[in-house]
Amino acid sequence: MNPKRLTSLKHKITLAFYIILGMALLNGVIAILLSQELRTEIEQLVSTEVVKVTTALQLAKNSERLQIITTELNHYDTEEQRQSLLKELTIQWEHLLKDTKVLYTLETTPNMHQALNSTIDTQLYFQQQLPLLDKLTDSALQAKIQAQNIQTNLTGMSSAFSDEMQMLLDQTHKRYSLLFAQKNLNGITENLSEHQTLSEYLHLGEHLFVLLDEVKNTSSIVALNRLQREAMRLLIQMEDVVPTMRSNNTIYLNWLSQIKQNMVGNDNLFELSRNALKSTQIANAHFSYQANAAREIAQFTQELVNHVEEEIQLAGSNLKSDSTSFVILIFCGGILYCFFIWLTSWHFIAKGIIKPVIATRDAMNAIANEKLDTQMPITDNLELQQMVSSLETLKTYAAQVKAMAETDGLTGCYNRRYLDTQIQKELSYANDHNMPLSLVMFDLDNFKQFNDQYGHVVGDQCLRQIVNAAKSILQRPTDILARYGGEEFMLLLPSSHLEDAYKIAERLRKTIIDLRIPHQNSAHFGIVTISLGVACWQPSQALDVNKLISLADEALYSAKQAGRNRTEVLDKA
Ligand SMILES: Nc1nc2c(ncn2[C@@H]2O[C@H](COP(=O)(O)OP(=O)(O)OP(=O)(O)O)[C@@H](O)[C@H]2O)c(=O)[nH]1
Repeated sequence: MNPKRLTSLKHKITLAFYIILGMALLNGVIAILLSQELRTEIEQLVSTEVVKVTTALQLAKNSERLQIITTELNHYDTEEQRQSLLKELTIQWEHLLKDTKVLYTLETTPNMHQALNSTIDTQLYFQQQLPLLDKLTDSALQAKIQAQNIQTNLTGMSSAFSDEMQMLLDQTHKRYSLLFAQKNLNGITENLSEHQTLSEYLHLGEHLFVLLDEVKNTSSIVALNRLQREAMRLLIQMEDVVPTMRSNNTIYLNWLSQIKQNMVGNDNLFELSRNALKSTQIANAHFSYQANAAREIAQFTQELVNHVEEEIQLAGSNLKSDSTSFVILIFCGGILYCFFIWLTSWHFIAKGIIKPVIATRDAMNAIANEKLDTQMPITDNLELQQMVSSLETLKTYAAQVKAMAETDGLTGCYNRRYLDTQIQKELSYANDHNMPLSLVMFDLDNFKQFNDQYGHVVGDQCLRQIVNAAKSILQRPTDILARYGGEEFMLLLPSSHLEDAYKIAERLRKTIIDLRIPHQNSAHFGIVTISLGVACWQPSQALDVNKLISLADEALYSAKQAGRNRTEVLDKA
């Protein structure tokens, strides 16, 4: 009996299917998890590092733009330009601050955090300065515009002054001609003196206007102060000239008064120009600081970009090694999966199904070929075990049928059919192996009388006793005892020479005598006896079964003729 617990084939195949499916799913899940991790790494690289680079580049671009704006803010002429530039400057600082804060959130290293924090502080400081710069540039522009107005006014005054002084000079010329005609020497002398004074006044005035005109081109306080001192000196000289004038000097005083108004007092040309210059210089200094700061931010940003590029390269190489590990892992997973499929197939299908099926088939073939001693396969498959059980039953039936087909029903020895088959086989075997084959045919003596006297039932019993006795003397498993017909029997003795067969026949005859089965009509001691005929086939002889049997039969006949209870030999094949 199979000691193993029986399992259904369907159950086994289902289990194998689930194991393979489970392995496939496990492999798939591992592959998905790994690819997910790779994807996360790539996304992180893209979302963090790439955003970092683009933000840093944007920051650098805005810093450069800020530097340009600060440079442009050194030179503006209208309020509109000023406001537009300042507005753009404010926007750029906002952009810088926003991008820097974005970088701060993306950056993870403490050093970078510290640097970005410091940059943010700087940007906040410069943002706070923007209202001050607005005021400074506003006052500078206002002062500049006022100074320009005064300059314009002075330009007009300059030409009017020159024209009027020229006209007065022309008058002295005309007067000179008249006095010369009158030969008024005193008049001529006075007129000449007045002409000279007027020329000096005109010359000083024109020089003064030139100096005042130079103010607009002056870009330093020192030069402006120098111009103011020079202009004041000229004004004083002009004032000194006026009292020496003989004619009505109201005109000259009036001119002096007009010029003086623009040179001294509140909001004079120099003061306004100085204010404009001061405010502009202070504002420009601030703009210069801002430009430097923007330059530093751009430089820092470039360093950041380099740093991020290094990080991207590192992340890229990490990604590459991770993806290589991923491929190796998937490959190993695949190998493991194949191994498990092989193991499952081998365990469940080859070992658990195919092997027992083949063993069962072999057992069936063996039974079909009448090898009824074949061992039945042992299996733990329910269905196969059921087949094996059925086969076992069939084997028993086959054995019974075979026995019935080969055995004599009365005596239990082999029958004529089996004997015929075996003689043929043994003769071929003997021929193939160059060995002799002997036959002993024996027959009960006067058995008819025995039956007649004791009845058939006793006759049958006698036959069984004879067979048992014959069986007992056969020593080799290859020796065969068969009932040849009626009360005739045959011993088939493979590999036995004639002498040996004769000995066996004699031994049998004596054994039967020793049985001492009563037989009143027997001519030999009143007991049952047998007569035997021995024949032997030698390898040199023809392969003729019938002839061999005939020889044995002839020998038996001789034994009968010779008086029974004896063994006769005929070895002429
Ligand atoms: N009881 C019984 N008798 C059988 C059986 N088979 C054959 N016989 C008998 O065996 C006898 C054989 O008789 P015979 O052929 O004349 O031979 P015999 O009387 O033995 O004489 P010999 O052989 O010349 O000694 C017959 O009477 C058969 O009926 C059997 O199975 N049982």
